[in-house]
Amino acid sequence: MGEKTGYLVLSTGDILEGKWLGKIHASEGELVFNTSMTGYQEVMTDPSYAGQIVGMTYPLIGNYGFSEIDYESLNPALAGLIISHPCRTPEHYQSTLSLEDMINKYEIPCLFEIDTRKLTRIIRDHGEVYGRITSVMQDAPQQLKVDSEIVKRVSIQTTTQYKINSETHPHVVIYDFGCKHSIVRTLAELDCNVTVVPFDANPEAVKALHPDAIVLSNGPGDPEDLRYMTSNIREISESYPTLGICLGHQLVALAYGGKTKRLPYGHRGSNHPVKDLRTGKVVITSQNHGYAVDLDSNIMDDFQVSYMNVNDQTVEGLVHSHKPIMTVQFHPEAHPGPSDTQSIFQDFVSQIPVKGVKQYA
Ligand SMILES: NC(=O)CC[C@H](N)C(=O)O
Repeated sequence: MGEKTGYLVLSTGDILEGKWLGKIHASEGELVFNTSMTGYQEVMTDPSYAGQIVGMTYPLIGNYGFSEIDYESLNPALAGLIISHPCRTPEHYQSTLSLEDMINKYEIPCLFEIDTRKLTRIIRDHGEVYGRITSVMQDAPQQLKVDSEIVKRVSIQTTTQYKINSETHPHVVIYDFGCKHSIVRTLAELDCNVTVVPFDANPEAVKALHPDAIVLSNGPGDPEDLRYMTSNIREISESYPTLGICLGHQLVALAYGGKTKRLPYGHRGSNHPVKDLRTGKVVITSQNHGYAVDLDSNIMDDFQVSYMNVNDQTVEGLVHSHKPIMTVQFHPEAHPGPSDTQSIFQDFVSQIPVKGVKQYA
């Protein structure tokens, strides 16, 4: 179709040639790959991918278009998208944009006709890879580490209320480290009042909102870069029932004296098997993370491991031994699925003591 040639220049020295989809926007970021066969809209709008160039291993992207209801945020924060074949003629009754419309609307740097198998092998072999999307083959990436301030870029600026039900419904305050909208939607569907606060909201400000429970959201970057937040997280999680999701899970571990480690090449996809160690049941989960809680760490005095990854035995969930704190590394809100673990939200909400109904001791 006469598209211009573009290059993905990698910190490994590899250069992959492709074509620009939509307008030309040079960009840099950490390279990651996602193995989901569906869910490209959710991936492209999940704030946890902020600053990352995402390679999709599934070869056809865009075939069911983009809908108004599947956004995970309204400001896609990923640094770029790398695909094999773009579908130009999406077919779905809810589709309002094609992939190219989406790329142009949100100015997402995107190359197609890239050898995504080769890219995936490079990431698997090297682990930490940075890259530049550019029209100039000689343009090497300058950014060679994860942005330590990335959460600040995606977190909400001011406290926002998403739903007001009657006072007998639980009020859940979400700390927004880069929260997927499906977390808000899932809690609202469970009839919760939901308030979202900035990632650095102090415990006094949160307590003044009179929450019944806290959710610590997913988000981008290295959890160690948010160590300065961990005293807030400790205080707030000791005061209210708390659910930590992905980055939120990692931050709870840090807040209670644990450590996190970088995974060899991350878990990003929607078919990751996880074992519930309490029941022995294996569930299939949606995942997007590059770090994990280190099992050797000393949080084990306070927490038990609730879920374990079946592929690499990494920690996938924690539960406090006597406080109502539970955390998961995977995404129970799923979107695009699978929904095997959505009951985690139901279980969390059903045990929240609501003001004037039950007392939390
Ligand atoms: N989805 C997330 O919350 C990701 C958490 C963290 N940024 C990681 O990559 O491990």
